[in-house]
Amino acid sequence: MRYLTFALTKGRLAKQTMELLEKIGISCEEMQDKDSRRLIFTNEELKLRFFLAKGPDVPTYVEYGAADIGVSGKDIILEEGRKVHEVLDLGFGKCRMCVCGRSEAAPLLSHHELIRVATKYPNIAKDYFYNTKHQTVEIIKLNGSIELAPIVGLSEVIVDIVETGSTLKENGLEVLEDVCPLSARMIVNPVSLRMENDRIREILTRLRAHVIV
Ligand SMILES: Nc1ncnc2c1ncn2[C@@H]1O[C@H](COP(=O)(O)OP(=O)(O)OP(=O)(O)O)[C@@H](O)[C@H]1O
Ligand SMILES: O=P(O)(O)OC[C@H]1O[C@H](OP(=O)(O)OP(=O)(O)O)[C@H](O)[C@@H]1O
Repeated sequence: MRYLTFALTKGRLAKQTMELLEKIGISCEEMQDKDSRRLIFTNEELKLRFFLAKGPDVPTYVEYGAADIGVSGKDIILEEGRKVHEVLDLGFGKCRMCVCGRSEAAPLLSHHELIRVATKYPNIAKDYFYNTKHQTVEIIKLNGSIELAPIVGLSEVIVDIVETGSTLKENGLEVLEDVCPLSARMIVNPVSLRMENDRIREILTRLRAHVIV
C-alpha cells in the first residue's frame, strides 16, 4: 500500500485540522511539537504522511499530486484556482469575505464609481467586482494589514476576511458588502481520487460524522 499524503495549512487552521483528524483515529501529534524543525511526519501503521505548508501553497501541492489530500481555507481555494476537487466543508475556520471601508465609501459602491480596492485576494476581488457587480475598479495587491489601506488613503475600500469584526471596528471601518462565506475545506487531487478512491472515501465518511457545518 502506498502512502497517502496530507498537506495541511499552517497557522490558524492547523490545530482544529489535527483535532478533527485525531477524532477519526488519524494521529499526527508529532506535528504539534513547536520546537521541531522537521517538515514531514509519517504514520507507518496507517500508511499516511503529513506536512504543514503556507496557506496558498496547499492547493499547489494537491494539484501536482505531491499531496493527495489538503486542508485549505475556501478563500485560498477561490484565490488560487487550482485544479483540485473540493470534497468536504470541515465546518471550522468560519469567516466571511467582505468589501469593507468607511461608511462614506458606501455610495461609491452603489454608484459603481471607479474606485481603488486593496486586497490580499486580487482574483476574488476581480471576480466579485467585474463578474458579479459589473463595476470597473483598480485592484491593488497587498500582503497583510489590509485595513490600513483606506485609513491612509491608498484605496477607498478593501476586500478582506472578517471574522469577529473587531479589526474593522478598532479602525473605524465597516462591512459594506458581503462577498461570500468561508470555512476550511478538504481538497483532493483528481487522480488520487480515482486511484485511491476506497481509502479516500473511507476517510471522508468518517470525517462527515464529526463535522458540524
Ligand atoms: N480572522 C481570520 N483571518 C484570516 N483568516 C481566517 C480568519 N478566520 C479564519 N480564517 C481562515 O484561516 C486561514 C488563514 O490562516 P493563516 O493563519 O494562515 O492566516 P494568514 O494571516 O492569511 O497567514 P499569514 O500569517 O501566513 O499571512 C484563511 O485562509 C481563512 O480561511
Ligand atoms: O474580524 P476579525 O476577527 O478582526 O479578523 C479579521 C482580520 O484577521 C485577518 O488578519 P490577520 O490577523 O491574518 O493579519 P494580516 O491581515 O496582517 O495577515 C484579516 O485579514 C483581518 O484583518
